[in-house]
Order: sequence, then C-alpha cells, then structure tokens
Amino acid sequence: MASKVFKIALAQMAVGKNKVDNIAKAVKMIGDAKKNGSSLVVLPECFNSPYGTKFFKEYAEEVPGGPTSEALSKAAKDNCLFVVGGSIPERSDGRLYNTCTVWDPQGCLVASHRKVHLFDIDIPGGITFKESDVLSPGNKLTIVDVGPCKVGIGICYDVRFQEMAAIYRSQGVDLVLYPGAFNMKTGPLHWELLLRARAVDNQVFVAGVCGSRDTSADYVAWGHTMLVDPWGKVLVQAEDQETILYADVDLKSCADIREQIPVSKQRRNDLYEVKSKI
Ligand SMILES: O=C(O)CCC(=O)C(=O)O
Repeated sequence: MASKVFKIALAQMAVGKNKVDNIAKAVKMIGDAKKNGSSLVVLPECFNSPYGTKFFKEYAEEVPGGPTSEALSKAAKDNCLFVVGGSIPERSDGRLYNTCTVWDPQGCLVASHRKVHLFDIDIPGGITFKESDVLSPGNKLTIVDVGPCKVGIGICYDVRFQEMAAIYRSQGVDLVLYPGAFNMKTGPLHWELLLRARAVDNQVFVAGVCGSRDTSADYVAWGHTMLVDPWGKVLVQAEDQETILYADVDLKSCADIREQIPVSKQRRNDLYEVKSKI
C-alpha cells in the first residue's frame, strides 16, 4: 500500500456471547473487506466478547498468543492487508486491559494500544458504567504506520480527550481510529459530534467503529460507525445493523486543509500548550 489514496473498510460487526463465533465473524468480515479492495480494515471495540465488566475476565486473552490474536494475524496475512483489531479484553501479569491490536499484511503485530481513559460514568436514570472496577488503563499513546499513513489509535472513551488527538496530530498522524461501543444514552448526541470535532480540531481523518445494535443485549450499542474527513464531513455512516462501510481515504485532503486553514501554525504556544509527557 504505497498510494496516498487507499480504501478503508469499517466493520460494524454484530458481537454475541459465543467467542468462537465472534472471531469467525471478524475473520469473515476481514475477507470481505479484501474482496472489496480495502487495504485496511477496522473492527469494533470488544469484538470477541460482549461489552460489560462482568464478561471481561472470562473472555480475556494474552496479546499476542491468544486465539483472537492468532486469528487476526492469520487473517491479515491470508488477505494481505492491515487489520486494526478493534479491541479485546487482554490479560497480562494478573491485570486486565481493553486492548487494540494492529496487524500488518505479513501477519505481524505492529502495535497494541491499551485504552488509556477508562469508561467510568454515572448518569442517574441513564447509564452507569465503571470499567475501572475490573480493567487497568494503558499508559501510552499509540501511533502506527499503515502503509503511507500515520495512524493514531484510541478506544471509545478516549475520543472524549482532545489532548490525545492533538498530540497525535502534532506527531504527524493523518487518521485517528476509535474502535468504540457507544450506548443509547450518549450515542445519539455525542458520538458523531465527538468524531467530527476531533476531525476538525486536528485536520485529520477520523473513524469511529462501533458494534451493531442488539436490543436484547445487556449493553445496547449505538452503531453508527462512520468515517469523517479533515473538513468534518461525514463521508460514510452506518445505521444500527451489521454492515461493512467502505470509503477512500485521500491523504491529500489533509495537506490541502492544513494549507487553507493553517491553524497549526497560528496556535499561540506562547499562551498555552498541549504536550506529550511520554
Ligand atoms: O463516552 C461514552 O459515552 C461511551 C464510551 C464507551 O462506551 C466506552 O468507552 O466503551
């Protein structure tokens, strides 16, 4: 993948309780993405397990080495494309993490991102969720080369933190990927708004990839997977059902808007600054 234009596939997958079926579905969607000409496919957050603190321990695996890592590595290699493996519960040194793995077309693990900002919220009458009851946070930001494109990774709640996306942009990222699992309370008002805000603020492409909606699940996902361009325009957006979205990412449009609206050169670093501490 050398071209500055490439086709991305966003897999809004239906995730169920059967882990083997979930992995098989992900592998099938990766194959479909390849057949449709994509060189990069992105899966949703927590795609091998239902999303919920009571499930993470049971579904957790080592990264790499566990069956989900093995399957993603093989699927990336068999189809000769990059795979951003949404996230899975990871077990490491007696702790659990919410972890995204990135696989290159040779099937090698080229990055893994542990969710940095854990999803702990409490909205009376809405939703209460506390990932930190069972998960530990990651302690690094993750940038990975996907062919000609520098990609920054965040997982779901990470999208609420503009500082993280700003640091990605300052380190040359053109595309930020957020595997997610927004819900029926915050999804309607915040999901698209946050993804578009990250895109406009940072003049980058942004994709949010959610699981499809299952109204019988304990946690009902919002869906509405989408790709936003650096202008903040939604290029493709799903509704709530299982589907794969395809779109061309043309990196020239990042360069164009940065020249036309040169906010990064106009920033008043004498008055304020966002900087990485790692
Ligand atoms: O930020 C939100 O409203 C939802 C976040 C979430 O679902 C997650 O982090 O998994």
